Amino acid sequence: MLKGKNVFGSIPNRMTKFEGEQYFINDIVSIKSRQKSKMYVKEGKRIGRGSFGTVTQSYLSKNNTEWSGPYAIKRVVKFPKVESLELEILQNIKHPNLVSLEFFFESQCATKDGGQLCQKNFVMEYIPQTLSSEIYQNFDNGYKLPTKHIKLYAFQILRALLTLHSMNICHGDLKPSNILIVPGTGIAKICDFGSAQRLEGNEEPKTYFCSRFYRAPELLLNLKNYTTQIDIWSLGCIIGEMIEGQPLFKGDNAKSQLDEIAKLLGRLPPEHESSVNESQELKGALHDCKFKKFMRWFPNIEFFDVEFLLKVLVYDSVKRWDAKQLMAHEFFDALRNETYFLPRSSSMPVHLPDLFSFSASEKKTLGDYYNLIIPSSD
Ligand SMILES: Nc1ncnc2c1ncn2[C@@H]1O[C@H](COP(=O)(O)OP(=O)(O)OP(=O)(O)O)[C@@H](O)[C@H]1O
Repeated sequence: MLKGKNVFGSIPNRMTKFEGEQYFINDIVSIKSRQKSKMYVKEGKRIGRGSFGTVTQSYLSKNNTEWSGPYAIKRVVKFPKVESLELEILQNIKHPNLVSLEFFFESQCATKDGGQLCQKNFVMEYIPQTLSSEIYQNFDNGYKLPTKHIKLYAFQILRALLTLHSMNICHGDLKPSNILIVPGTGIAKICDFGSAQRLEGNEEPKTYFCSRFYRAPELLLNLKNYTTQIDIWSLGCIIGEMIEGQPLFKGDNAKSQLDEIAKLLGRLPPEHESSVNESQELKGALHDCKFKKFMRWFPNIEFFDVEFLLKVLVYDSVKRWDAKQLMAHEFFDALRNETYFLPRSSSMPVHLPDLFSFSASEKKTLGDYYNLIIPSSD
């Protein structure tokens, strides 16, 4: 087992003390070289404290004089005999829209009752902004998030989901604070795979996870046969939040969360929907009715944008569009047809990030959708 030791000898109690700590790690694994080495770690300010761990801005050094970083170190408790999907994802999936892991180490800390706790430490690239701060800094200053930014971030989240979902992995906790934004570039990366699940095999699906405002109806109803489409619902809520500057559905508990959703989507179960299959006319009328409701709810967005949201915020997870279908939607034509965007608090337009240079495995997953998603060459 790898052991984290304080430079001054004793093992720090990291459950209570974080700020400004420096210590030495005997075995830190570089993800790039897969080699172990010795390093000093200097932990600075705490940038996140979630339900499962803490994240601190940190620096690394081989010699205690030259420091590299900043990095973000996420520390979580390591449970014996539990395989970490979070580590597996961070170690093995390299993707432009997933936060990248640079190093990994294990450490121990003393508990209050004199015992020892084993911890996993993920040393990730540090990205100073989140989609949450991006949304609220705009709205707090009286600005809306520009439509192009909304599309830019939504497309990249979908691109990351395309890869995770092709492996039958759901992220399970998509929300604005788990989307990191590289300042000045428009690049968005998903972080926090602590709630991720591989939805296959005989594993019992988790029943309580995902922050309430972003929980899909099937999770609020405690259904166990949910799919990776729960992340698409969360994305719909995130897009709504980017448009409105506040969470789209704000319930206090599962029931009131469903009530909030019903204000936009109508009551669940939609008894009329079963009869809709028999009548195209009725189906059309229902669509018009929903369309009008969405138009009233989001008065400042365009026709195609409403059409897009109607494909995402769907009760029935089978009818909810998947990542590749959504990436091909007209909603993203603005990204296919344009080259520049204006980052927040900048007066100079910059190139949009490279959104369409798909890897071989992404192309394979996209299949026929590939040609619909990439910008046309004429
Ligand atoms: N690489 C990073 N760079 C900068 N900030 C980060 C990074 N990774 C995580 N954070 C910030 O720290 C917060 C907490 O991290 P993370 O979500 O992984 O921990 P968690 O314990 O699962 O939190 P939660 O319960 O809130 O989901 C994130 O929401 C994000 O704002």
